[in-house]
Amino acid sequence: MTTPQHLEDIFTPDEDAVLQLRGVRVHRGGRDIVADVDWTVRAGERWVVMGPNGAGKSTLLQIAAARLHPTAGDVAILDEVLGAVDVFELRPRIGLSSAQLAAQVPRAELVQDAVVTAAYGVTGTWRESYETQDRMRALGLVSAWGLSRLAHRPFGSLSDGERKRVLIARALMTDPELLLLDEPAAGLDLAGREELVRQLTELAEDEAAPATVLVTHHVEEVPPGFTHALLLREGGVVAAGPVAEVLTDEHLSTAFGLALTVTSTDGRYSAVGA
Ligand SMILES: Nc1ncnc2c1ncn2[C@@H]1O[C@H](COP(=O)(O)OP(=O)(O)OP(=O)(O)O)[C@@H](O)[C@H]1O
Repeated sequence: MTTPQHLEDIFTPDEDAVLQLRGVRVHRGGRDIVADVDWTVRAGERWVVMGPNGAGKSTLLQIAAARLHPTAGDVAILDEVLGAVDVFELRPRIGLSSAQLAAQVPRAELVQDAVVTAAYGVTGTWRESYETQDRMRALGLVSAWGLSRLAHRPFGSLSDGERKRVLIARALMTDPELLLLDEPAAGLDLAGREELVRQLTELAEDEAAPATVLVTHHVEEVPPGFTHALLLREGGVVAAGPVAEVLTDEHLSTAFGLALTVTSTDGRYSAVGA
């Protein structure tokens, strides 16, 4: 029996895939800013996405967050195929932290409210009434991310590092099945970065934590316990797979267009010009 054409065309993701992209292309400003990307994130995996400025990392994350539809190709997120799902039902299942989102949080919003509003998929409290259970979960996350003493401070009064932690707590508010963190360590000082790497390492080691994708520019920010890496350059994939196989001199040099020497000690990476 032959399968009707319209059924053959339906994208069926792998059974254990949390996120799957097949032949994904994004065309903007007369060029492909993401070009023919195949990528699968499976349950339990922790991925870092790296590449130089303009490589397409944030664009890819926007697709993974069901906030951008590609020009071509197939995308499955949490068993739902983009284009055949109500994204407003899908988005609460995905935790997202990004600079774009930070810019949407009102400066006067209290830290505990900036976290709890994720339960309604909004960035500022208005007339919603939050259940005690939501309030308790928000306070638990605020505490887990070392923010208890800041719970009643306006979001706009926080340091960069504190804001980044609020956004991660917020991203976890809906108990997401997929967690996407776009450059959470950008702009942090050395102590702030190390504290964040420590907390992300704990998250990576927590078996109950969702599949996670972390976008970063620096190998120094890769938390031990992250299992896989995707390297991008000019919208295309340079390498993808287990961290130790991807974060090599050869692949990083190709991705960044510069001869680099990579070292790793106790799961922490560093890279310098060769
Ligand atoms: N609407 C658009 N029109 C034209 N070009 C765009 C548009 N949106 C993004 N781009 C370009 O696509 C490329 C990829 O952007 P993207 O933000 O995904 O890169 P990135 O890897 O996250 O970069 P960075 O590390 O600097 O944050 C960039 O060159 C950007 O200028």
